[in-house]
Amino acid sequence: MRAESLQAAFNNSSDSRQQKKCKVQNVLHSETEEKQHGAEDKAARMTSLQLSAKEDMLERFLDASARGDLTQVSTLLSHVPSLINQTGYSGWTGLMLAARNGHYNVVEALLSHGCDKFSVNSSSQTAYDIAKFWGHRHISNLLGRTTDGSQRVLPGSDPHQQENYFSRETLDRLSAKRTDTVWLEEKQSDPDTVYLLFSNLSPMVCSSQEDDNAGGETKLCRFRYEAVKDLLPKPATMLIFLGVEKRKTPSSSSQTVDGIQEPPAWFAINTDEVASELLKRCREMNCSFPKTPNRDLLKLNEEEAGVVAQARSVLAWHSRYSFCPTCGSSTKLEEGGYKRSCLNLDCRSLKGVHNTCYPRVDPVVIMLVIHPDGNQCLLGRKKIFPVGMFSCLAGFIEPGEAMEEAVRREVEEESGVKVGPVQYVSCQPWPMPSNLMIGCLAVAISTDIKVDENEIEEARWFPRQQVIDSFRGAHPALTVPPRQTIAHQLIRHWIGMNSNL
Ligand SMILES: NC(=O)C1=CN([C@@H]2O[C@H](COP(=O)(O)OP(=O)(O)OC[C@H]3O[C@@H](n4cnc5c(N)ncnc54)[C@H](OP(=O)(O)O)[C@@H]3O)[C@@H](O)[C@H]2O)C=CC1
Ligand SMILES: [Mg+2]
Ligand SMILES: [Mg+2]
Ligand SMILES: [Mg+2]
Ligand SMILES: [Zn+2]
Repeated sequence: MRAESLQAAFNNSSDSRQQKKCKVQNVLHSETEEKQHGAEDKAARMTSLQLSAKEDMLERFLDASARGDLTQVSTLLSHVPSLINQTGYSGWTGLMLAARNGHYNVVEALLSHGCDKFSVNSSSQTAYDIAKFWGHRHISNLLGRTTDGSQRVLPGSDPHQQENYFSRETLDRLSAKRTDTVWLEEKQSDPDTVYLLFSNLSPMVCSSQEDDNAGGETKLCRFRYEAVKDLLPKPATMLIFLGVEKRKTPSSSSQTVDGIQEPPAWFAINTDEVASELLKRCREMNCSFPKTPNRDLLKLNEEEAGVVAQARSVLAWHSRYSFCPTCGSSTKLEEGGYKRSCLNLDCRSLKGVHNTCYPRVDPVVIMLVIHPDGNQCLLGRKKIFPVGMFSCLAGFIEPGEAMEEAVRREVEEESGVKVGPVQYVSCQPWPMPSNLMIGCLAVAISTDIKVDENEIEEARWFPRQQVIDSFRGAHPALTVPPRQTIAHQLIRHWIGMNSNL
């Protein structure tokens, strides 16, 4: 019974569960055909689960949350408080299930017990996303409330701004330490320090599956000082201080400052040693230096992707700026790898404000252009895209250009469509090599398409339903870019499908 009502939180359409229909109807609100799509297979898997006593308790808690049974939720929590953030099928917490089914009082109670409202399910949705999608505004308002008063200071701000792949900051960059050469040197030889090895700007990773086309996750290979110390003095080695871990990890050998353990520091090394030799340093199986970063770096988890975005962009800058861009002299690495200073003491780059000494970031606007009727969006494809894939238009911001103007110019250049209002949504560091993708929604004020064939092979208006179908894999003629791209997230943002994707 309980498993059934839990399944019902995901799905409202199974004929095979007719006898449970009454309960299902109690749990769920009436829904559109569209929202009912495909979860019977999940249900089948669920009923085959063998629940241990512990799992049974969790099951009862999730079930009560999904049904809105506040009394049972409270009783179970008073016996086993740790249930509050535990997850069931597909990473759903009690809070998510209560939010899904519109049970305001349960959501309120879970929050008052200190529930983590920012945890995400396996589709990266928070309880807030789920409540918003299913139209429970009173619940999304409750979940969206901030306690730090930021909404009072910034009225209208979205407390749940989209976090894009490559943008998670796992490390504290500790930029003030970059000039502390004594501290940096101590950290280099600290046994807790973590080193990442890059060859040709690709990090060494180990993959969980032999066939790396099978979509398995890859992990960064982490090294200790002893394993890489021979590389450090070599002239071709590039060493970048990335920061220290944000969360302290207890270790016996960490150095201490006033008795407080310092968290491990992280460095990135790029070396010109032969890649096959470097791979021998790792004891893990299936290690490699990915050859196609655009594809392979998207297999890292969010934490590691954030570190790679930082490391790769800085390393790419060093590899492209060996000499001073102002006078052509040699340069030296400073500030933990965050500065290159010209060795020519007369060089202009050493006087006044100069941006040639610091790693560069190239801002790119990327925009989903919406048809004036609000129900179609403009997507384009480049020749190099896989067959059937369409994406948002994008382009580099030019010097002296505002973000909104860059959106209007690039859209008109590439598609011939004129754009009026532009709204910023979220951004994404894109370390190929060092772009900052600035994601916007834009409203078209003209609709005729004339593509710039140098950049775009085809651009088209796609109806909202067709885009929704393609997210579900139900539209063979259109595929959107993978979820790790901000292009994907912008399209998803527009169709409002924060749930059930
Ligand atoms: N994360 C995501 O979702 C997406 C990321 N992107 C990234 O955005 C970037 C830009 O997109 P794209 O449509 O190609 O951009 P544009 O529409 O501006 O077209 C690229 C053109 O810009 C030139 N160019 C290259 N670098 C710069 C620069 N720093 N400033 C000005 N012009 C430059 C290129 O010239 P030349 O031919 O001479 O090199 C090329 O002709 C790409 O690097 C792409 O990887 C794009 C779409 C999705
Ligand atoms: Mg362009
Ligand atoms: Mg472009
Ligand atoms: Mg351009
Ligand atoms: Zn110079």
